[in-house]
Amino acid sequence: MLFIRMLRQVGQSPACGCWTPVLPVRFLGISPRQIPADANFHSASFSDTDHPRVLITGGLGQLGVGLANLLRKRFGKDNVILSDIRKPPDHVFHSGPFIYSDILDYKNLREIVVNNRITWLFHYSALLSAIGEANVSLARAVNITGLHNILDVAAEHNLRLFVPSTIGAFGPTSPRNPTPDLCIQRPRTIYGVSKVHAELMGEYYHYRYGLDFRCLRYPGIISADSQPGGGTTDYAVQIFHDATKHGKFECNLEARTRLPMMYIDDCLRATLEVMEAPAESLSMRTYNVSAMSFTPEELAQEVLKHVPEFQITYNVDAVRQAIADSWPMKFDDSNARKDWGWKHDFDLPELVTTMLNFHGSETRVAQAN
Ligand SMILES: NC(=O)c1ccc[n+]([C@@H]2O[C@H](COP(=O)([O-])OP(=O)(O)OC[C@H]3O[C@@H](n4cnc5c(N)ncnc54)[C@H](O)[C@@H]3O)[C@@H](O)[C@H]2O)c1
Ligand SMILES: C[C@@H](O)[C@H](N)C(=O)O
Repeated sequence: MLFIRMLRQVGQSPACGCWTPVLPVRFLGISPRQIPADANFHSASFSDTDHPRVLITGGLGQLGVGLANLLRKRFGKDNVILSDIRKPPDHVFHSGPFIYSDILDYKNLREIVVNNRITWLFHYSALLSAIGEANVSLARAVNITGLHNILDVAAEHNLRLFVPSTIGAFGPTSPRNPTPDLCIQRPRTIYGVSKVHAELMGEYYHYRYGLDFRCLRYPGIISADSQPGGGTTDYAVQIFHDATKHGKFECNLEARTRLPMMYIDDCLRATLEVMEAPAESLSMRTYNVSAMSFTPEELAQEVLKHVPEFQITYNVDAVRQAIADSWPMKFDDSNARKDWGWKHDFDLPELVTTMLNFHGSETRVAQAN
């Protein structure tokens, strides 16, 4: 698609039907190292002493606002633009630059990248696993067609690109305990299929066009101040709301369903660390990252230590259970640890204490008002 788009842009004369050979050399299969020093790209140049100019797509979901906060602390508020197709809440709108961006609209994406001199792109827009199964054609459009637009705009403007993948990129025929970086990947959800596609396309653009593509496979992410957007691991977020508000929780996965999980602070730090890692330290472009692995039963036991009256019951959702049963139980992230020094901070006890403290204080504030 990129190639076709470039050809359209650079001009086939409708009158003579002939091609004008003015494609940037990058797109003609020449290694980036062969590009002349005075090559005139239309992307802004970015040196190590500058701060990157960052765009986050799909930024109003569970992870984007937290990522924007982290990156703004590091690179300055005005250098990080959050975008989505939804209207931002007041506190997000007033916390830094926000812009409308639909990843299915290539021209809109390009305009944003050019007008804001973007150099780094974090591509968070997606439909997650459970909601993707409920709307396959939309998931296919957003997760696959949208990704193509992102890859094209990133390659065209020489951006460093981060695309998250997931434990959901593996399937029932993958080794599940532990799941290594390189093994068979035959997921059975549209979400998983689109994420394997993203991994492969990103790596292809890296080797073919020199795109600086970086990708982490996240476990289920647990956050206190943002809601998950329709995934299979959502129970591990909802349990804390319900434990502090009602003292009980109805879980939609079976008690013994083991999945890899991570606290949001670890996830966002891993994301920044892999983006800042020197290219020579990356032996791969797609890495598993992991922190802990637990079942609903084990999570409930840990909650019980803090909320003695807490009760968990089970009302299994067949779609989510089938998805969870096909996913890794434990992630092998030894390559991330070896190559760029990945190390998680939060294990299950710290996670539970942090989440309950957050929700406990929220509940106390609500009761006092
Ligand atoms: N949250 C997790 O547990 C988890 C785990 C693994 C990977 N990931 C990946 O991390 C990324 C962020 O996850 P999240 O949990 O914040 O997702 P989310 O579902 O909460 O948010 C996704 C956002 O994408 C936006 N979006 C949908 N269609 C769009 C379009 N056409 N153009 C622009 N934006 C659009 C939505 O409005 C939404 O705000 C996703 O790519 C997801 O696959 C998340
Ligand atoms: C695991 C992850 O990709 C997401 N939380 C989901 O369950 O779909």
